[in-house]
Amino acid sequence: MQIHNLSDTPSILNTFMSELRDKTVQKDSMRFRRNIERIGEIMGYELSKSLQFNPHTIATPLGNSETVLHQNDIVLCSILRAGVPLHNGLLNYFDAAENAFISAYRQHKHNPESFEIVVEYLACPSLEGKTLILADPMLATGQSMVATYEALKPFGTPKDIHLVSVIGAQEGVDYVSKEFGTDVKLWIAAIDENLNEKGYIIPGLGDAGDLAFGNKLQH
Ligand SMILES: O=P(O)(O)OC[C@H]1O[C@H](OP(=O)(O)OP(=O)(O)O)[C@H](O)[C@@H]1O
Ligand SMILES: O=c1cc[nH]c(=O)[nH]1
Ligand SMILES: [Mg+2]
Repeated sequence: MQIHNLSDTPSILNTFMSELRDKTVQKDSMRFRRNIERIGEIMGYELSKSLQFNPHTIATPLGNSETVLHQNDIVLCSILRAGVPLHNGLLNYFDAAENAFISAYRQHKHNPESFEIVVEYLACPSLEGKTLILADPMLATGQSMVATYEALKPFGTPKDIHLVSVIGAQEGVDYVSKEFGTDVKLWIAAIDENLNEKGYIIPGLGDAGDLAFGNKLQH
């Protein structure tokens, strides 16, 4: 897997990341969602540089302008719930993309420290020969990303795959690196050192789904 960690180069992204992590700023859930969306826009721009481009001629009112435009048929798939604002950010730039949604949540059956990933809802177009962008802001253990990819396999073989995340734990990044092929690209805004015993990224930002959409009752 090829890892593109956007925090390697300081940029305006650091401002959005600081606000996402800041427990005071987080109280404004609209700003939280919008910052994830803005990061989705930045990720879309960055990953667009690795798409395939063909020459095009555009007729202006005064002549012809030569350019190159990307040729990829993009399917944007995000993992509910926290993936929704990241999805929106990517869709703001890839406005012709097809869309897939999947629910993958942590089910705590016996105690708060052990969970399994449950996939219940999946709506997806054909992925055959297309560019799949799989988006989830949090890459903690990496299990949701891998379970999602397994669930998508019956929909066809994508030509190329991009994983988009906001914060990952090193352990989760290592896990997805092992599970996905060497051609797969990961676009991420930060890789933190640790996971705690409940599978939360430390320092991370807390629970992205709850911060974006409010607390939920555990199953
Ligand atoms: O890498 P993993 O260990 O699988 O964890 C990451 C998952 O946890 C979060 O979802 P969560 O289960 O909190 O659902 P939510 O978005 O509905 O809050 C997050 O959005 C990922 O989907
Ligand atoms: O730190 C984490 C881990 C998983 N999901 C989150 O929302 N945050
Ligand atoms: Mg959550």
